[in-house]
Amino acid sequence: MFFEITCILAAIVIGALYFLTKQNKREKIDFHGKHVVITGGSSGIGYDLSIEAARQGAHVSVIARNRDKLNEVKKVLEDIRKKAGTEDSQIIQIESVDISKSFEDTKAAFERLAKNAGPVDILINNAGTSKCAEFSEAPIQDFEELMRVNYIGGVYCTKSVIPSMKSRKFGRVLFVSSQAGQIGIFGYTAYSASKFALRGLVEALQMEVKPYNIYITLSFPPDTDTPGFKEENLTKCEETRIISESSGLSASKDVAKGILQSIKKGNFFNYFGINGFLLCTLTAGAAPVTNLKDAFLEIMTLPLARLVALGLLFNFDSIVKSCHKKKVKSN
Ligand SMILES: NC(=O)C1=CN([C@@H]2O[C@H](COP(=O)(O)OP(=O)(O)OC[C@H]3O[C@@H](n4cnc5c(N)ncnc54)[C@H](OP(=O)(O)O)[C@@H]3O)[C@@H](O)[C@H]2O)C=CC1
Ligand SMILES: CCCCCCCCCCCCCCCC(=O)[C@@H](N)CO
Repeated sequence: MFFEITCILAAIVIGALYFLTKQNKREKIDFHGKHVVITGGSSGIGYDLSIEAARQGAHVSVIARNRDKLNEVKKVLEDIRKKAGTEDSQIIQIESVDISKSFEDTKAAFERLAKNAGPVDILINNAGTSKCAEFSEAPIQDFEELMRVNYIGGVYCTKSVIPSMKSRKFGRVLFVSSQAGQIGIFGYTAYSASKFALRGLVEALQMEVKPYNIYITLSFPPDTDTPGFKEENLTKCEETRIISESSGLSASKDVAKGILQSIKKGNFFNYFGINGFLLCTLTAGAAPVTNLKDAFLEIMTLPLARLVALGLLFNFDSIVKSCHKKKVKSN
């Protein structure tokens, strides 16, 4: 009897999940012939995103500030195009603009890009930066700068493409957040807040644009070996370094591949590895789920994720405590 009841309950749960995820099912797309804009495509994760998108036959537009770095990536992308023999049909272009400064300038850059390669099909909001410091030591400008680059910059770029995506009833937009955009950790008061802000933006935006066949993805990479990461490490708090290391270091090529894959599938969340899965489950909240497998796994592992998180917090607290002791001693 117990067995039968369990089976019936399981069937009801799976049936309900099937119904609830079916309406979120997204059409799989590929990059060939699509106009893809990658912000911050001249370095790190963005650089590998640009290369991979070009290899997959997309028209690639790269946005960043520094013109020398932009010209370098342009050359690399043109080489890829040459090898593929698609010089006549594949557009590669760059735009130098600071996405954190002015909506008008950012919008104008997007208009120039669309003039050459057609309306934007896929926008990857990757440009971003990080500063690590304890709250009381962090200059107030860091809070303002990180919010402007990591959050407002994404708003400017996304606002530049959503109207045309809506009228064409097609579009994919990805935002690169971070595992530090899922949980707040020591040293990241300014950084985490700027990445958490993206979560509110994308949840609300996804609800608005779903009827227009526009799908949004939020990506949560762990530490990734990039020029930006190396620079961040020069001034990183010891606590932040040790805590972050517990989630490993990824190669930017792998992160780029994962990002492109999740855009193709139209997943709402893009995570990396088992830690990434547990963090997404832990922080699922009211985020949409796009397939039955993910929904099922989430529901089965939610209490476990919470338990692991509490254990983790205990561990993080003891890291902070021992670093604190060291500092007191040396003073
Ligand atoms: N590396 C890591 O450990 C992790 C990174 N992330 C996130 O991934 C994204 C990429 O990081 P990563 O590859 O390490 O970064 P990098 O610092 O290596 O590259 C950043 C890119 O963004 C561009 N950029 C920065 N600020 C602006 C701006 N105001 N306007 C236009 N372009 C800008 C840079 O070009 P230029 O300076 O010429 O403008 C560069 O092309 C960021 O959003 C970061 O927060 C998330 C998790 C982990
Ligand atoms: C139940 C869950 C268990 C999972 C364990 C996860 C541990 C979280 C560690 C946080 C890592 C933060 C990396 C920030 C990377 C980043 O954004 C910067 N490097 C940017 O430059």
